[in-house]
Amino acid sequence: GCTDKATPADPSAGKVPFYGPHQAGIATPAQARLAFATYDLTVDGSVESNRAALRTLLKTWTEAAAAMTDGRAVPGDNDKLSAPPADTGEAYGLPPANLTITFGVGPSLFDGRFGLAARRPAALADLPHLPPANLDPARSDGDLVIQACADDPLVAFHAIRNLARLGRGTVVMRWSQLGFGKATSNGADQETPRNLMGFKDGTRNISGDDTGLMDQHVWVGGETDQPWMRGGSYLVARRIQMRIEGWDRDYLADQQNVIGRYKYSGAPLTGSKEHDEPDFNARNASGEAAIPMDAHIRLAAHENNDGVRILRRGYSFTDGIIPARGELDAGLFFIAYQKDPRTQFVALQRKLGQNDALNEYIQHVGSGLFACPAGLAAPGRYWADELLA
Ligand SMILES: C=CC1=C(C)c2cc3[nH]c(cc4nc(cc5[nH]c(cc1n2)c(C)c5CCC(=O)O)C(CCC(=O)O)=C4C)c(C)c3C=C
Ligand SMILES: [Fe+2]
Repeated sequence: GCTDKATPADPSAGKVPFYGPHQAGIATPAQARLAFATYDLTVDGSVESNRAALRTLLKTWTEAAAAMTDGRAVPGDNDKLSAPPADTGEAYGLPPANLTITFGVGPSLFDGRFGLAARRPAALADLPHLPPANLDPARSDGDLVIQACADDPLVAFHAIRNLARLGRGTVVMRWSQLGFGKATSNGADQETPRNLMGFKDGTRNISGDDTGLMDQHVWVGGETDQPWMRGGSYLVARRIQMRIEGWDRDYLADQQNVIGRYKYSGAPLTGSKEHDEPDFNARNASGEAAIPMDAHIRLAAHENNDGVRILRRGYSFTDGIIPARGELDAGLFFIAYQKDPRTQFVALQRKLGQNDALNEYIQHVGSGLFACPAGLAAPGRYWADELLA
């Protein structure tokens, strides 16, 4: 019989359009799961042949990404008995689960191999050393990046795996990261999720549907020295391990002072509700700053950074244990989008690296910077076609 209650929409049935002015997966409300991978080109011919191979690869990748985000199989021979199927098959029959596949290029693509040096944006400068980081080259950098997000982990993984497979002979996967439990909300409609420290994360993030803030802080505009980046954005990824065991032994009051917010409500230490504005001038009864001077939110807030803001879109991760310490290898796979990483992520992280109370409990162990071009208007256009034109 009928029920009088509306059935909530199945999130896995959702589809996010692949074509549009901006790439999907940036302003898109964060899906539940992440599969992130970087790839290195293996071609070693002449500049012309390398460039042709890259162009062919990106044409194939774009067609595959358009199909997968639409819930279709990777195009090609899927029924021929005498050939391996074009699609690996594990997502066959599954709905697209809001899959987005976001593409970018790393600074290393602009070395001599493809003749692209003159097309490198100034904003795509290698990230400087930002102490106290301890970066593992095996979890850093890459010529190309794919951020696949979906509400089903199999659908997200299927995307990065199939792109690697399609590129065999031209690219190899350099490193990858799976993420779960979206650690940072970026949509006004979303309930703020919690990171592995148990705190709500994303309360004062830029909301993807706030077009004013997106244009001001996230989408590259006419200021760029490279027209192919207009409408795009720069992705910074940091694999940040949490010293979970130490954190879990820390008193609640100290945990709250480290962040500058109450753990359960998410309210700032100067308020009572999650979305109350923090008051960085307020003092407590003993005359000390109510939000401590080294609290994470004080150091990161735009009010204290000349208005600088970023769009955060990170995920929690856990990858077994760190053998040397027997502790969990878990934390935040931090992803941020911005107009210019030099004045946004780098400026913020320099300051956090010096004073953030959180530093006692975290360590940056992987890193990547990528230029994600604008969205593709319609079929027939390919990733980085303007860059390679
Ligand atoms: C360089 C940028 C940032 C890094 C790296 C970073 C790491 C990091 N953050 C948390 C937890 C929280 N961060 C929160 C707010 C917040 N963080 C940044 C930037 C970086 N964080 C900004 C710009 C802000 C917003 C500050 C503000 O305007 O108030 C919060 C509070 C809730 C929120 O607003 O999102 C938490 C909690 C962890 C655990 C972490 C590294 C592992
Ligand atoms: Fe933060």
